[in-house]
Amino acid sequence: MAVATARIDHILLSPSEMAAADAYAIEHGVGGLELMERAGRGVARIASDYLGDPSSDLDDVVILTGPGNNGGDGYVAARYLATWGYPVRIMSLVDVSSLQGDAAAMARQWDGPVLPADLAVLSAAGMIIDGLFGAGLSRPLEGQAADIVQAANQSDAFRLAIDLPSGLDGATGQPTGPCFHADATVTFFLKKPGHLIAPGRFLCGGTSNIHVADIGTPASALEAIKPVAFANEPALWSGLFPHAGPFSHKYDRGHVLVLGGREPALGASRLSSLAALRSGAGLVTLAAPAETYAVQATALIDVMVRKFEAAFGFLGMLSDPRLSTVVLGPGAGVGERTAKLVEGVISKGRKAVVDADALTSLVDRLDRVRTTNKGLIVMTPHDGEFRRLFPGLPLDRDRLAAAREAAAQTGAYLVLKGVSTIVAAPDGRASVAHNAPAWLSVGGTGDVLSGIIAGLLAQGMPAFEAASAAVWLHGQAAVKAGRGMIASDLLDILPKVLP
Ligand SMILES: NC(=O)C1=CN([C@@H]2O[C@H](COP(=O)(O)OP(=O)(O)OC[C@H]3O[C@@H](n4cnc5c(N)ncnc54)[C@H](OP(=O)(O)O)[C@@H]3O)[C@@H](O)[C@H]2O)[C@H](O)CC1
Ligand SMILES: [K+]
Repeated sequence: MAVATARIDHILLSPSEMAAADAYAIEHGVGGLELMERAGRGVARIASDYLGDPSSDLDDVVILTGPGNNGGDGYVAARYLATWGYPVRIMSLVDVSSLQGDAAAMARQWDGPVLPADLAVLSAAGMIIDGLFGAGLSRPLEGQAADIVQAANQSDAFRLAIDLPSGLDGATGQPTGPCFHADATVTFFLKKPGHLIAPGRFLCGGTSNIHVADIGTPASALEAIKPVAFANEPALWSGLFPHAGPFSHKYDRGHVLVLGGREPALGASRLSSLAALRSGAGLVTLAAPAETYAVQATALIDVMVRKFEAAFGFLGMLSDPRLSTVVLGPGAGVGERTAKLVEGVISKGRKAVVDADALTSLVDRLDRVRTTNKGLIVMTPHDGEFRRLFPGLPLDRDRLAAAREAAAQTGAYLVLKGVSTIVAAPDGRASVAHNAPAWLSVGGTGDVLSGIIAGLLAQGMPAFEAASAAVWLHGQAAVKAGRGMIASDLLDILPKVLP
């Protein structure tokens, strides 16, 4: 990957990868003090944007500093803000004489007030800047650190976190215990997964309040780090998004087969079928169980409907090699019958999007998926389905690791749906979505997502990018639809958000 010249701002680095990037910068001539100087100046600049022009009636800016370099950044920010005319005080969790290295050097350059930890001061502050702990957090906050953070959270001050809110795990987005609740966060070079994975995103102040300051880390640091986590944004996948050329034929744009559901979920497979068409598939066929055929054929105009009686009838449709991509799940019924259909599809080397009932049918049968798969599988579980399928994986502690491990174990692409949907590839790559509004979680939206994924796969888009693009488009369509949206609204809006 030519990371030195490509766009990189969707790349996410874990705290340990960020430490490697710092070390690389220092080896390549950007000194540690210089990195810290730029980091602190970046924090001060963003703080001043939120504060507005300095004036005599501004309440104090209190900068909390801890034992490490996060505190060092706080001293630099204090120096800039004071120079620009803001009323600034440092409140240090530790004895300043215990600071080491760059942080000690920056503390020596600060000649303003340094207060010991005093909770009363916090309640009178206009802004509290959190430089207690950042990427070096190694355990939950307790004692005085926990008390300060809790007092800060209760104050009316604007809360700005340096790098990460203290107490937040930058790798997972999970608070480790008491955690600073930031209104905004300033991080450096690139974001971390914990900035985007909920609840981390909200503890950082929400996507639009997470700022990245350039501190001079060379992009070439990424060549050695080989990042594998990405914010799910168009920069990740737009280069591989399928666009119909002037001479393209409907068969060039892929043919999706959707397994039709049964009562009471007949509409689910219709939603998937129409979403596949809306995302650009050339043709979509809905395979309807015989007793549903008349209803489905009447309800659908743009989608072809074919009747089948038994499993072999459905699998027999795959003798047409153009049916490259199959959606299994919505309303299919849970049990061995559906598991056999999944197995049949993947043994024929098709691309399969496996959702809902089809996923639940694979509980305790995942071994069969691994052994029969000759094609490509995208599984789209929500938390309940994920827990049933992968009971041993650490979903609550680390969603990113859980999704990656599930993908590695099964060889499937995982779309772990939620507030920050994660797409994980068997090779370790993962994307984290951050654009879905709260109102997207309503019945039928998962069926639309499965259809978009299938539509993009059928057009030949590689699976990691196809699943990531589908998740982003789905979120973006919901943003455009607004509150009160229902799943079928997404179908009409989808064309307006396609790249
Ligand atoms: N490119 C960049 O991102 C840059 C980041 N910078 C800033 O540096 C910090 C990371 O600095 P670091 O010194 O590694 O770590 P911290 O400041 O977060 O804190 C480490 C110290 O805190 C102790 N610690 C950790 N957890 C706790 C806790 N729960 N309670 C008490 N003490 C804790 C830790 O002790 P150990 O026992 O674990 O060793 C350390 O003493 C990064 O976030 C940025 O803000 C640079 O300024 C420039 C480049
Ligand atoms: K912090």
